[in-house]
Order: sequence, then structure tokens, then C-alpha cells
Amino acid sequence: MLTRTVTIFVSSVFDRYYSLGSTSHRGMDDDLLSLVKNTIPPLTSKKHKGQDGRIGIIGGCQDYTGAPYFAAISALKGADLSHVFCTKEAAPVIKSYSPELIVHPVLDSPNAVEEIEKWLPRLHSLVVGPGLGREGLLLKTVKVIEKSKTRDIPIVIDADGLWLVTQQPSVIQGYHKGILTPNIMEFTRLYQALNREPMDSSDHQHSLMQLSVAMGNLTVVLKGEQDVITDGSKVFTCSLEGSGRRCGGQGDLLSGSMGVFAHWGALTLGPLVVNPSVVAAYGACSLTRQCNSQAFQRHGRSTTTSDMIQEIGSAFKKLFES
Ligand SMILES: NC(=O)C1=CN([C@@H]2O[C@H](COP(=O)(O)OP(=O)(O)OC[C@H]3O[C@@H](n4cnc5c(N)ncnc54)[C@H](O)[C@@H]3O)[C@@H](O)[C@H]2O)[C@@H](O)CC1
Ligand SMILES: Nc1ncnc2c1ncn2[C@@H]1O[C@H](COP(=O)(O)OP(=O)(O)OP(=O)(O)O)[C@@H](O)[C@H]1O
Ligand SMILES: [Mg+2]
Repeated sequence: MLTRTVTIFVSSVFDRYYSLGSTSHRGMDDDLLSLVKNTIPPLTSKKHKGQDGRIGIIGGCQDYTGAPYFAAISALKGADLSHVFCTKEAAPVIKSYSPELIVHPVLDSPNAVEEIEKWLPRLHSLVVGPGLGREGLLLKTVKVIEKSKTRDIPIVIDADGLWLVTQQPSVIQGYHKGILTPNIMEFTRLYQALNREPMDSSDHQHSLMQLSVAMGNLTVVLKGEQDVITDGSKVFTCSLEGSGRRCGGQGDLLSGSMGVFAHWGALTLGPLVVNPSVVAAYGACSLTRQCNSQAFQRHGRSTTTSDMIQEIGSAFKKLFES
């Protein structure tokens, strides 16, 4: 019943948007926020652990242990379980950050793909790339992504996962539940890998549409002063007030929370009416920017991603539960 209600609601929202060409930004923001709200599963005593989401993060190496932690704990603040698949060296470090995370030290083991594949039936979505690093593990990650696509689960690819996509676009090209979340550097590298002519840096929206279409209408989020979101058919922007603070790790909070919204959206939104990945992207961008704004009000220039993660609860409440 819920799916049917949401579908009717969604089609009316998007009919209005598409019929008007591009409604006012404010109107579209409100509509998209309403769509996000409609994907959030109610908390009831009738559910069991895991039912509201089991998210897998692929990443974590000697150099980077913070990024997978930021992504995994951000996911856990919405879902029920958060798994990190990282290298043996990174595992004790990430485990030491939080007992809430389930950390698998398998990424650099000889049978890494089989080790991760065992868990795929129990995961609702994947976030590939935070702290993955750019050596050695990438080939295994390709195989994990291939196996995950056969399970038809949402796959968010960020950070060094995007480095992998730049090398081998076919790994995710055309996968309708794939979402790429590049910053401007990663976007420029991706664009150049997919397009022969140089990117027109004066028109990012057009270049973003081109990239999405070249990637088989994948949902792509170009993070920046405004987050620009497209699946190649329409462009949406999230310009919720953040702050001028650009500490490292904010993109990891975004990708982790996106893994949860992508699972929730895939459950409730029919693909024919609106792309659940676009709605999920809008939800995660809004949440990240709201966390940044709230943390900056408290901590100013000293704001860190850890401060932002502490704001997830109240930011979520303000955006989606009020
Ligand atoms: N604490 C941690 O463990 C963190 C690890 N991280 C990981 O570090 C790895 C590399 O990520 P990076 O974002 O550094 O790599 P990128 O290749 O995206 O960026 C390289 C450098 O480009 C510069 N840059 C970024 N955005 C820019 C912009 N808009 N304009 C101009 N220059 C810009 C920054 O100095 C950045 O270090 C990833 O695996 C990522 O997940 C980062 O997420 C940050 C936090
Ligand atoms: N100039 C800006 N003004 C406001 N918000 C911004 C700006 N640039 C990025 N953001 C926001 O910061 C968040 C992270 O974007 P960023 O470009 O830092 O990602 P990233 O480089 O992948 O981060 P990470 O350090 O985790 O890798 C996004 O929510 C984005 O909306
Ligand atoms: Mg990043």
C-alpha cells in the first residue's frame, strides 16, 4: 500500500516539475525533500535488526582509515548494520574507532572476492571507495562490483573507487542503481576518461549531463558550492546552506549516508516514476550540508568531519522529521 501511495505522490510531484520545465528552485527543493521523506522507513516495534538497512563499505588501507570509518558510521546512523571490508592492516585501527562497526580484514587477502561475496546476500547496498587507495586492490574491487550488480543492489562509488571507474568505466557503466559522487578533481578526471574533447569548465551542468549519458545514464553527483545531480535526463541542484569550512572527510559522510538513502529509495520508489538514485542523492547532499552548517555554528573554523557526524541525528530530524 505504501509503495502505491508513494508512487501516486511521486508522479504528481514530477509531473508538475516536468510539465513546468523547471519549477522554482524552492519548489523543487521542497518536492525533492518530500520525496526523500517518503522513502524513510518508519521505526516500529514490529521490525527486526537489519530490516532498516545493512550497508557495506569497501575501503580502508594503511594510508586511509578515517574515510571508511566516516562513511560507515554515517551509514549506521540511519541503517541498522554497517560492515567495512578493508585491508588487514587497517582493520584493527578502524575497529578501534568504534565497536558499532563490523570490520572484515579481507581486502588484501588472496581470496578477498570470495570473502566479500559471502556477505553480499546480507547487504542492501554498497559504498565503494572511501580510503580504498589506488594500488593493487582495484582489480579485486572490480570483481566485487561485478558480483554486486548481479544482486541488483544500489552501489555508490566515491573517492578512489572513482579512480577505478576512470580506469575501467565499464565496471559500472549502465548500471541503473549506480551512483557516482565525484568532487571537482575526480569529476574532471572522469570526464576526460569518457570524452575526447576537453571539458567546458564554464558549464559544469552540461558536462555533468554528458558524463552521465556517457556512463549509460548513471546518477552522478558533482559535489561543490552547489551539489549538482543528474541521471542524464534532468539536472537537480542541492544548494542548502553549508559553510566555508572544507575539512577532509565530508565526502565520506555523504557517500555513507547515500548508501542508506539509496537502499530506502530502492525499496519504496518505483523506477518508472522517478529515479530513486536521484532522490537518494538529494537526501544525502542535504543531510551532509545541514551537518556542516550545524557543526560550523558550534565549532567555526575548527569544525571537523567528526563534529559533523555528531550532528547527523539533529540534522536528519530537522530536514526529514519536522
Ligand atoms: N581521514 C581520511 O582517512 C580521509 C581520507 N580520504 C581519502 O583520501 C583519498 C584521496 O581523496 P582526495 O579527495 O584527497 O583525492 P582527490 O584526488 O580527489 O584530490 C586530490 C587533491 O585535490 C585537491 N582538491 C580537492 N578538491 C579540490 C577542488 N575543489 N579544487 C581544487 N583542488 C581540490 C585536494 O588538495 C586533494 O587532496 C580517498 O580515498 C579519500 O577517501 C579523504 O576522504 C579525506 C579524509
Ligand atoms: N564550495 C563549497 N561550498 C559549500 N559546500 C561545499 C563546497 N564544496 C563542497 N561542499 C560540500 O562539501 C561536501 C563534500 O564535498 P567535497 O568536494 O569536499 O568532497 P570530497 O573532496 O570527496 O571530500 P573528502 O575529503 O571526504 O574526500 C559536499 O556535501 C558538498 O556539498
Ligand atoms: Mg572524497
